Amino acid sequence: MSYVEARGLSRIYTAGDTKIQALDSVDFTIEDGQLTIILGPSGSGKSTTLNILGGIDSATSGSLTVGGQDICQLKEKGLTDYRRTQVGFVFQFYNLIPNLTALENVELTAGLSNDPLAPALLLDSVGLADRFRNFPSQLSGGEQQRVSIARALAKNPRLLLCDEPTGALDSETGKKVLIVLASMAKLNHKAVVIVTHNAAIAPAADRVIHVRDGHILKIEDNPTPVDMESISW
Ligand SMILES: Nc1ncnc2c1ncn2[C@@H]1O[C@H](COP(=O)(O)OP(=O)(O)OP(=O)(O)O)[C@@H](O)[C@H]1O
Repeated sequence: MSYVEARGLSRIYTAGDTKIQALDSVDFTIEDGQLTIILGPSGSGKSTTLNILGGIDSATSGSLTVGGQDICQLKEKGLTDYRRTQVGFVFQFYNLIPNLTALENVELTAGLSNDPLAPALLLDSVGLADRFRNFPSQLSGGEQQRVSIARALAKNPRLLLCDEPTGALDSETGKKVLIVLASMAKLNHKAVVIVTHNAAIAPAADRVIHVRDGHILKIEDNPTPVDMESISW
């Protein structure tokens, strides 16, 4: 069984008399220890998929099992526990707390878990061993994003969900962030999911889910992903 299994997943938004079918009965799976990219143009349903995976939005119909548990059946408390213990989020604009240092930002999340990863080791593993005591304003965009990855991983989630994590970064800086994310899948055996409209990074993923207008166009498995170093955009 795959770590994540979505079956017939749909999301309809209602705005007045208008119904918007953001996701139309999609089926996909996501594996532990892999980098999965959900790729599609603006409005294709990428963020909707990520938000449902993260338990911050609910499907209108269908099922979504994560680690064997159907999260579509969870009530509010179950969803809160799910978000707190099983999911880490990385956003386009880092969302670090400005008056806490890099280390304190990561420690804050570690404090939410019964089984946290060591904040200092995580900052070390994203290449920021010498920046523990810096505040976000003293770090570059790429460095802040690496702090936000360490922060997302501190509570030791199995699923790491990243919404356009390189959207605010130049190609070289973005690449460093992607290298960290790909290594977290492999070394820490996380299921890392990136949603993006940037097709250039797709060859470095283990699986690419192509979405458009709420549908899945195709799912590609890539047994030999290219080295992230060789990619540019
Ligand atoms: N809360 C909402 N209410 C109404 N419509 C919504 C809502 N959220 C998303 N939609 C619509 O659902 C569709 C899919 O949106 P979604 O944000 O998932 O796309 P996306 O692929 O992430 O786009 P982008 O790359 O621009 O972020 C769009 O037509 C969008 O306008």
